[in-house]
Amino acid sequence: MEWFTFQSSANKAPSANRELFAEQIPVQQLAEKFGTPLYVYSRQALETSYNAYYQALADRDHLICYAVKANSNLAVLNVLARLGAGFDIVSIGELERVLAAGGNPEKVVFSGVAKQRHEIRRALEVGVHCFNIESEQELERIQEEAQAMDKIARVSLRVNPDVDAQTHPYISTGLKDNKFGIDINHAPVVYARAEALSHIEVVGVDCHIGSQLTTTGPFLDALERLLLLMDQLKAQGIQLKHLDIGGGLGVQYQDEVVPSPSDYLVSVKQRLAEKGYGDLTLVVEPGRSIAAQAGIMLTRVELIKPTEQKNFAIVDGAMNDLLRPSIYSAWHTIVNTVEHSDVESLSYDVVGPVCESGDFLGKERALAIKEGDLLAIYSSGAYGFVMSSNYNTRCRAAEVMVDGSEAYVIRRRETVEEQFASESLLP
Ligand SMILES: Cc1ncc(COP(=O)(O)O)c(C=O)c1O
Ligand SMILES: N[C@@H](CCCC[NH3+])C(=O)O
Repeated sequence: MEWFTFQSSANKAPSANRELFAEQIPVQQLAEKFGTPLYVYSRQALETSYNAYYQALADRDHLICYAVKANSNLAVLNVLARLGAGFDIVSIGELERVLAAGGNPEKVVFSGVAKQRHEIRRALEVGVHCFNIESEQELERIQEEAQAMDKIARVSLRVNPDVDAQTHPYISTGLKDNKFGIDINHAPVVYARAEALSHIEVVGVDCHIGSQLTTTGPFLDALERLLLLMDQLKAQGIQLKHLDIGGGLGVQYQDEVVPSPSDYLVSVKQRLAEKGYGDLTLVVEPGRSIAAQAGIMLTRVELIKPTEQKNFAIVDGAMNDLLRPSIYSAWHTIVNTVEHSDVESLSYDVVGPVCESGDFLGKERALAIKEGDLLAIYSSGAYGFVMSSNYNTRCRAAEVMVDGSEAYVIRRRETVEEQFASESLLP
């Protein structure tokens, strides 16, 4: 967490040693100014993680399509668009976000298992790079819409290679019993059909086996299966322009040792060169590995509640703000943003005020805290705010982007009135 560091504070309280900074700003200042719970992102962190992909791919034809779902705030998309990023989208809402943030539609790949007709039409209208097709039914639907609009739809088939991504079952997508993609064994037939359709242009092959992968093994296994398919397609006379290997590279939430984009992509590039596919455009769709470490969530300790069994630290952020611990039992490191020298470290379950026993941000965490302290939940830049909800009529958090010594509100805190605005009473 290079961009979130403990430093000595200029106005430190007598009992406090160091405090957490986001780039050059003490996070306490941000919490005081913008309230909590608060998402804080570092622009430099975002740029650095994007550039790690760019550096790894700069020596060949490539397209980095940031997976919008990971963090779709317009300012985040804009920072990446300015660096030249493309985008991986799964809905027309995400496409409109990309356009509003200044992204180039020609660098957009449209994924998703059931694109609706109106979504297909809009994507054709703005001219996306390609559709990642996930079934024969979807292929026929896209042909119909393209024909009606007198456009050619560029397509890439997302194949399901039946590879175990060795990640949480909810975020594993490349096994035969997952809903994603076209069975790789059946793909040649679907390619032949696509080639025969009047308003379809086959441009690539695509695969995304899951998220939060911490080793390259499953990626490389999937690649081998893709290479066999590509050889077969070549023999069928089908020329592909690109290979899209999806996203999925993990990040360090706790003590995982994860490969860097370059560790991973060096092996992919080498294997492609060996097999004579060095000239194909290599497309990647990273989400988490770009955004996760660029964000933290700040939350304040409301009450400390000791019970016979354990101590609860009840904070003002909850499962509606950061869902990952509740649904995946995901670990996010939690720190006190001020280091106290006069507070005993105890084990706490850090829980929110939502009426669910599954409402927790961390369990059995050693923390030296007191009421009113500000905690930081690390690695919250991806799949954090985007998965938040209004459960318990809680207002969604604000989001702030720090750039050096400046902080910008990139989403103001929601109000209860805004929540009511789209509802109405019966006459
Ligand atoms: C098709 C597709 N591409 C890319 C991603 C981004 O994955 P990650 O955030 O793990 O890089 C996802 C999400 O898992 C996805 O479903
Ligand atoms: N929401 C998941 C990732 C899903 C990836 C989308 N295919 C997470 O928080 O880890």
